[in-house]
Amino acid sequence: MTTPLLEIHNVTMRFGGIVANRNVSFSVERGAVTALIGPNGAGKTTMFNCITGFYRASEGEIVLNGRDGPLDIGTLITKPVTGGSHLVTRAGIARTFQNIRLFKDMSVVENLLVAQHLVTANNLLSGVFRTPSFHRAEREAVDRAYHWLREMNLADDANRLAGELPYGRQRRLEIARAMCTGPTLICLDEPAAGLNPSETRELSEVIQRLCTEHDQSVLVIEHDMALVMRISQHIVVLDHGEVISDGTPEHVANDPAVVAAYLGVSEEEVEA
Ligand SMILES: Nc1ncnc2c1ncn2[C@@H]1O[C@H](COP(=O)(O)OP(=O)(O)OP(=O)(O)O)[C@@H](O)[C@H]1O
Repeated sequence: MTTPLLEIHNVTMRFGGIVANRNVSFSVERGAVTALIGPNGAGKTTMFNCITGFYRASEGEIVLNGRDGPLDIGTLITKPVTGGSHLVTRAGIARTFQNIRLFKDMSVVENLLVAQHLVTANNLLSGVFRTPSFHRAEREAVDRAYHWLREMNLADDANRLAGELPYGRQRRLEIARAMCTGPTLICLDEPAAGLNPSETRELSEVIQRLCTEHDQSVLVIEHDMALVMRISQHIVVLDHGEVISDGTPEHVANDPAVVAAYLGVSEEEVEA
């Protein structure tokens, strides 16, 4: 059996007296879509913020078994002087946000070029002297940008301002931007929020293609259950900060604990 890409071991996250995540453990497999679901306030975004290095978990461990071997996320973000969430991006975890965060006054393709500067190896001197390696890196960045624009059905929008795109396209642009950094794991925070049914259908097709055609590992938080059931191979359910179910979509959909959590009743009432 291969090691999971991401392992979350007994993670607890406290904000003062509030426990947003309690003893959470689950894994994210390679080349598959894992969904993190649960009612409002269940602790999904907090978990995402711990995984992507925005928060340091109060207890427990998050290990990325990526291209550089096992890496502890908590250790990366608290490294003296150089530590921070940018190291998590460099280690291979990219994310999108619940509220779209694009550079709205830049063109679509410029948004993708800016994102790549974080992960390209060029320094100030190679830029000033326009060395061959600088030109090569620039060419590769443009090629990569157009590649992901085509994959996200956005090629015709390359020179439009990002802020002028319809909402569904902005969502796909955010995914393209994250993919341009060459992530090992892409984390999508409520990608279907605010989309109409046809935009949601197109989104679900592009997420599925990330796995089937690019062997990309995806972790997604989403409230749209039809979308979650269609695109996921693995679902983890949180309620009141704790994992209450973990398995295939079929297992989770038939789990009385999950039905009870969504209906706001006890498990016994569901089974009765
Ligand atoms: N920065 C914070 N400070 C204090 N409490 C917080 C903070 N962030 C989250 N919480 C609390 O932690 C709990 C879990 O919140 P979280 O946003 O992770 O849930 P969620 O499952 O993502 O909810 P939603 O589906 O509504 O986005 C909530 O009770 C919330 O009020």
